[in-house]
Amino acid sequence: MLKIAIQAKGRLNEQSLELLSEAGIRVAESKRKLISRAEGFPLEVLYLRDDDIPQAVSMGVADLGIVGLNEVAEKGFAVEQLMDLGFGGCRLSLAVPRTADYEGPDFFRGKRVATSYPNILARYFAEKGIEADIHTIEGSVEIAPAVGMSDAIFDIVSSGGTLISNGLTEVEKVFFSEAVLIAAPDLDRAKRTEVGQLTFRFNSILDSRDMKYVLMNLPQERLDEAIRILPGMRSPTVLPLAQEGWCSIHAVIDKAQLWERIERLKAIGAEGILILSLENMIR
Ligand SMILES: Nc1ncnc2c1ncn2[C@@H]1O[C@H](COP(=O)(O)OP(=O)(O)OP(=O)(O)O)[C@@H](O)[C@H]1O
Ligand SMILES: O=P(O)(O)OC[C@H]1O[C@H](OP(=O)(O)OP(=O)(O)O)[C@H](O)[C@@H]1O
Ligand SMILES: [Mg+2]
Repeated sequence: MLKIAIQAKGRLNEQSLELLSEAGIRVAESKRKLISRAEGFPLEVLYLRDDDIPQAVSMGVADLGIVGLNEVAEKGFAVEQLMDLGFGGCRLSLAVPRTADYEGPDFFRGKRVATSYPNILARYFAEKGIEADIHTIEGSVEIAPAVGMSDAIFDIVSSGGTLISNGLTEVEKVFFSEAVLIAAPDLDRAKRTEVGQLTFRFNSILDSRDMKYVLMNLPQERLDEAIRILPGMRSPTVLPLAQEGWCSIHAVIDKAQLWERIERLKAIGAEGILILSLENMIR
């Protein structure tokens, strides 16, 4: 049976469970149990600290893991990166006190920088040829400059709210991250097949998140124009309406193009337009 490691609690826990649930996999929400058997797929779920997931997967303690790419890059264990999961988006950035005179990365020469990501930061400084003093701390990195522990920090930024409330300014965006699915390097054939079934489900969920299902009524004589506007998976579905001279068109549209297409369709006489969310999409 496959084993997947997910974060026990914290930022990625809820969305990891939600992804499993959308893939038809039910797991008992663990409060104290660190391992639980799923229903709907032959899978066991291990609940770990996110820092420990890359190592657990690299050792084969878990076959799969859901974890931030930042942790994968920081820990450097050999794992296979299977797919991006579309949540947990953040970046690792250098930030300095608002009052500091910052003109570029040379600022960091000889400075003390506090971080929980010393390896990623060391690689960045090495690339730039900068020698700085990296102080590793486990958490609450943003208060380090205010308490005199460091001159700057390197930490996770998303909205930037935490930096602002600690009097810091983001000056270099170094590493972009989101939650990823990782796999142990040497899975056997049977496990690879199961992993393929799981990633197939995940991909269809992620694909459907970017798409909307649209249906509308249209005068029959404008049909050719509408087909040119609508993409569809192959081409739009067209059904006759009971009322002579009218038809109903159904299509799947990328969210990014949705409103522009709707406006063009309205302009050629589309009415009764319905826009629905897709649950899954199998290409
Ligand atoms: N503000 C944020 N916005 C989006 N994603 C974030 C944010 N903060 C963290 N993440 C992502 O979520 C992951 C887990 O963050 P969290 O703060 O829960 O970690 P943690 O405190 O180290 O948890 P653990 O107890 O499991 O060690 C991070 O490694 C990062 O990939
Ligand atoms: O740019 P922002 O949107 O403010 O997010 C960044 C903050 O989010 C994370 O901490 P989290 O809130 O998960 O708490 P933690 O310190 O307990 O990990 C991260 O460690 C930053 O401190
Ligand atoms: Mg952690």
